Parts: sequence; structure tokens; C-alpha cells
Amino acid sequence: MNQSKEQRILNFVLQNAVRGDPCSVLDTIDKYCSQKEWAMNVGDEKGLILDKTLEEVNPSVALELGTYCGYSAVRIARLLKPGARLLTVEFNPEFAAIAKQMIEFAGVQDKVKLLEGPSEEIIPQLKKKYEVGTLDFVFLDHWKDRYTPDTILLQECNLLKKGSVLLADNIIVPGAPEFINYIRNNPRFQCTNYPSHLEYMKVVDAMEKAVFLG
Ligand SMILES: O=C(CSCCNC(=O)c1cc(-c2ccc(F)cc2)cc(O)c1O)c1ccc(O)c(O)c1
Ligand SMILES: [Mg+2]
Repeated sequence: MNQSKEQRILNFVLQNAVRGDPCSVLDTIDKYCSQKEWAMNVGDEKGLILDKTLEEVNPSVALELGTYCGYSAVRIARLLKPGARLLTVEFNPEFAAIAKQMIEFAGVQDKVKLLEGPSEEIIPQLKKKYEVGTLDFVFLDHWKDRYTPDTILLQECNLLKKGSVLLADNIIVPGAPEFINYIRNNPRFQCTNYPSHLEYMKVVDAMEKAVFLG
């Protein structure tokens, strides 16, 4: 059976990146996806916005919604302080299997817990089943029409505290208009827009940061 694009990306990393070196894994994925096959990783340009936000927040507990091949999980985990951890949620079992191998090859598996299933089922389990108190940082990069309901669910589950930071990918492409309307008109969030480009393309995109005010 012919391989999926995600399997081809993983194989290219296994054959060309340095095991245990997260930066080498990121550079290798970016090289493949800009030169051979486009894929929906946050990428190198928006990845810098993710890096800067993480350096500001320096989270102890981070959540990612939408793991895909594990590019942003590796990107986040490489910047976490000792003892900090990332929980990443992936709905698609094929993507989760690829991401698991990608995370292990990069050597960040001790910092990352990959949770397979729909975010709406996993978020309500975070406190009891995954021993989460509150989340310092949340990266939204899954179905764009889930950004708003999952942000509401995070609040309902008391997973956000004053100062928790949400960072959302793809504000313009594919777009998350109802999320932007919700979060910018919600007095409990302080929002900042970061113009950028769609990964590996000249197409305009943006990220949105939203700080929970408590
Ligand atoms: O992972 C998923 C769903 S698929 C990945 C979402 N991401 C995108 O769709 C996505 C798409 C594009 C893009 C595609 C075609 C274009 F022409 C242009 C842009 C770019 C991105 O950066 C993206 O992130 C998931 C996880 C957990 C759940 O609980 C759940 O329900 C779902
Ligand atoms: Mg994205």
C-alpha cells in the first residue's frame, strides 16, 4: 500500500535528521515541506512567534490541540524548562502514530504526553486523569471550528488561571473568524495579533495571542 505524506515526512526525518536533536528534526521537516511536499506544520516563520511566546510565558504545563506530525510538539518541548511538560491532543490515529515516532526521534518524549482522541473528550479529563491543575500555555492548531468551543470548555473546566496564554494558529488561512469574534469581544481576554504567512507559502496568515485575565 503506498505511503501517506505524513509517513514520507517521518521517513525523511529518520534518514536525514540527527537523533536526539530537536532543532535538526525541525529543520529537516521544514526542508522537506518547503521543497518536496507541503504539509500543515506551523513551520519556521510562525514557529518563531511560537518560540517567542513560549520564552515569554516559560510554562510549567502546556497544552497543544492538534499534534499532526509532532512538529510543534517538538518545537514547544525543546524550549520547556526542566520538569515542565506538554500535553498534546491528536484526533487522527494515523497522525498520532507518526507524531509519537517523531517526538521519540527528537528525544523530547520525557517532556511530552500525546493524548489520542477528540479534544472535547480529553479536555474534561485533564484535571483528574492527567493531573493538571491549571494550564500556563495553550497552542490551538486543530479544527478551526473547535477553537471557540474548546476555549469555552477550558474555562468551564477551570483549566485557565489569570495570566494563562492561548496562542492560535491559522487566524487567516484556513481562518477562524468565529474564534476571533469571540475572543476579541470577550473582556476576560487581552488579545494581540501577529501577522505572518501560511507555512512554506507567500500566502498571508496570522496568529492570535489571548491572555486570560481571570
Ligand atoms: O488535527 C486535528 C484536525 S486536522 C488538523 C487541523 N489543522 C488544519 O486543518 C490546518 C490546515 C491548514 C491549511 C490547509 C489547506 C490549505 F490550503 C491551507 C491551510 C494549515 C494549518 O496550519 C492547519 O493547522 C484535530 C486534533 C484534535 C482534535 O480534537 C480534532 O477534533 C482534530
Ligand atoms: Mg496550523
